[in-house]
Amino acid sequence: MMNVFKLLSRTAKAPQSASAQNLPSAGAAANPQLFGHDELAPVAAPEETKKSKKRKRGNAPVESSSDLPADLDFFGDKPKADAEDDAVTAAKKSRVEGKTNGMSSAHEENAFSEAYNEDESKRMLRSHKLKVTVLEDFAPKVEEPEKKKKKKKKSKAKEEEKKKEAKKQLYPQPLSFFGQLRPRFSISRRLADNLKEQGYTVPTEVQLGALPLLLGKDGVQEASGSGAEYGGDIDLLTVAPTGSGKTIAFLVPIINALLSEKPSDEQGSRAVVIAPTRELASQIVNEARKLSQGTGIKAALMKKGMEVVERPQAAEQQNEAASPAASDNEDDEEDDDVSDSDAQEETTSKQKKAPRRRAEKVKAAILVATPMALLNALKCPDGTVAEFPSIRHLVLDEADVLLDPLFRDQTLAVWNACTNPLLRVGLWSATMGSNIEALAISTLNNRWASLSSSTSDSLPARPPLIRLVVGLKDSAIPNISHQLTYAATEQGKLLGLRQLLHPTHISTTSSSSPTLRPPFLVFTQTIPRAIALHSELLYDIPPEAGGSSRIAVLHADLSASARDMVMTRFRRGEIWVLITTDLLARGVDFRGLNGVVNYDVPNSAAAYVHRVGRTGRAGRKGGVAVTFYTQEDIPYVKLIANVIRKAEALRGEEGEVVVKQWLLDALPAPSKRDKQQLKKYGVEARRTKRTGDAEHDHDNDDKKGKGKDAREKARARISTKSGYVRKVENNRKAAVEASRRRNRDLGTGKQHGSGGGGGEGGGEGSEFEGFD
Ligand SMILES: Nc1ncnc2c1ncn2[C@@H]1O[C@H](COP(=O)(O)OP(=O)(O)OP(=O)(O)O)[C@@H](O)[C@H]1O
Repeated sequence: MMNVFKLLSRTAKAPQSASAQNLPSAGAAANPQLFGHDELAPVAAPEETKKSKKRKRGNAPVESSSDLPADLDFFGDKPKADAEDDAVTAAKKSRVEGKTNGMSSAHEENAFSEAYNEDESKRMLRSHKLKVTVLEDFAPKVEEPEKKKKKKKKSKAKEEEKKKEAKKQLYPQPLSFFGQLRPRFSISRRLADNLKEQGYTVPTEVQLGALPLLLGKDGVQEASGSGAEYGGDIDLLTVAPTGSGKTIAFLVPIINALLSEKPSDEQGSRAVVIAPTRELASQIVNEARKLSQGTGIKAALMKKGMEVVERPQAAEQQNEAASPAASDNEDDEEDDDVSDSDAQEETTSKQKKAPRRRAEKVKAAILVATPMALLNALKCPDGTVAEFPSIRHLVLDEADVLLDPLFRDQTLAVWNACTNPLLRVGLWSATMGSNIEALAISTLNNRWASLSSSTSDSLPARPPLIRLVVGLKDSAIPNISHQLTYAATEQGKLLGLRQLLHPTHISTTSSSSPTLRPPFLVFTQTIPRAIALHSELLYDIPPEAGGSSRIAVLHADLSASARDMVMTRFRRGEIWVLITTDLLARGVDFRGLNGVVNYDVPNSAAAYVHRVGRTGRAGRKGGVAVTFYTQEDIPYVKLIANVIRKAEALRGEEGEVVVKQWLLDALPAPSKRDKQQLKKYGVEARRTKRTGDAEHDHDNDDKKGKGKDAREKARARISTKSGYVRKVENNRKAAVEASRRRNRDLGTGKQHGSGGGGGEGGGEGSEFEGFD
């Protein structure tokens, strides 16, 4: 077995392999940017850019005279400058370091408001791998004269070519520091301060491109084709890597716009962010609260019983819990924590008995919801969907999954309910099929047609749909190590996972593989398999290291409060190994996550990109992504190998290329049908009756149901032993663990809390010596 592992296991190492000092959990992120490090200083100021023009790709960086760490030494290659330049540069440098005291305001202004010329903008955008295209300009076209039209009847191929050419490229002036936001776009001081307080100085690629596009007309002079002609009045479709800071990129412009609008008291929510899972929605609410602190803008998580529009009374009666207590949490500045949800559930159950009162309409300006939760709140008793005209900003986070068949109807229903003619839409994800682009365009067109037919007033000008792509579309991040491990059988996978849990074994058997250190996530294809794997591994962690409390399972069949509890404990570092389904594959940000294990192969290339993207956030290096595959998975492995290959290409010459051409050639190419089946139902051998649990273990009420038959159980089973033997063993281990814990507590005089295990080196960044 070991030889097979060694022979068929492939590791694609990130430039710097994992070490205790270089782990995603080992402290602050270095540079949050993924690209452009070696070509241009990431935040090179205009005059520096000019001087570095002749520098070629891959040239050795110029020696730095600064005592800043290399990642922050953006001005290290500064040639001798005159006194004025020095002052400006010092201002910029001080800003990067967060020191502005004593700096003259004129210098500060200079440092942040200089314009890049067109060439400089293009170079910077290229080096950071940004591409901005006008996908559809809906402005009315000027009719060409009849004669010319006839002449232009050309071959189909030429027309296609013309179409492509017609897609105009834009070169927005990049944002080099967050400090430029105020001088260039006059954003609210408080918003700028909130960004600074959270330690954000250098924008990531997506922020560097999207913020100037969305924040509108620049204070500095813009070159033609910079997008400034649209004045920020655009719909935007963004494809940018996992963990690249898309949340800030869409929240900052929304908060700023909300602050500049004058709402009436009655207006209610003015921005909606839709996300596929409750976990992601609640994370976005927390981000929005941090960014809008002190601005008067509130953000709320959509919960059962909340009212978002005025609906007929009968509709409210249908609502399960129309409780004022549950109606609005806009004053609650705390995290959406467990106690909050528990309290709410308690209120809800009491409320069922008490006569229902009319729930108050949500007043929070930003509402974050899963599509089903919001649609339920918009549904009327006659089955129609109420209009939500107060919404001016709609964001679909993880847009491709929200517009995938599972969520499509709900998402489109919410989108169409937003009838404000000034609605601006943002679609964001790390992966986006061209079908999603087409669907976005047709939805925008249909919506406009229906708005035109329902009003006699002239509608405002239609904004263009712009597409921003960072890096290679649908690619995994290049800053982590990818491992593709052949485990032959289901039992081989269990053995492989146990080896990962016991790092000492790994260092002797396969020294070339970077070690996977907790905390990490383990993904399975279905909920029953996640539960089965959890019960199998429950006692693998010895009591001295925290025992069974260090390992947990999270899936959509758990109650909301149980899910919140697991999330909180994982974020606190109390849980080290979290077994889950694709419920946590998208959007969820665990800053210090060291790795991801695909215990079951993901259902698509996109699912791989998102799962492994839970580690290596904000440019952090040292993350490890291990994917086990068995004989049954061979037809699909090429999908994943291709994604890893792309990530290697993105990385450039650095690091080892392990998915070699011969491996790609040897792997069979899955047919279109194979891919569709895989995406819908997962690998056959591991399917359960509840179709598509893996890709679709999201918050979609349509799929709930808990029937299991014996065959399903057998498919879910993850063990080398029978259920009975395992139960007996587990009982024995639990008793031993409890007794050891009692003895230890007696010895130290400590009382053991019900949560268990916290604090024993489980915090982010603490040393973990392996479960052995
Ligand atoms: N400019 C920045 N500098 C440093 N850290 C940043 C910056 N912008 C965002 N981050 C951090 O990066 C992490 C990832 O951000 P975010 O969750 O928005 O990523 P994302 O692009 O939405 O990823 P996904 O596609 O997985 O949803 C967060 O912890 C965030 O605080």
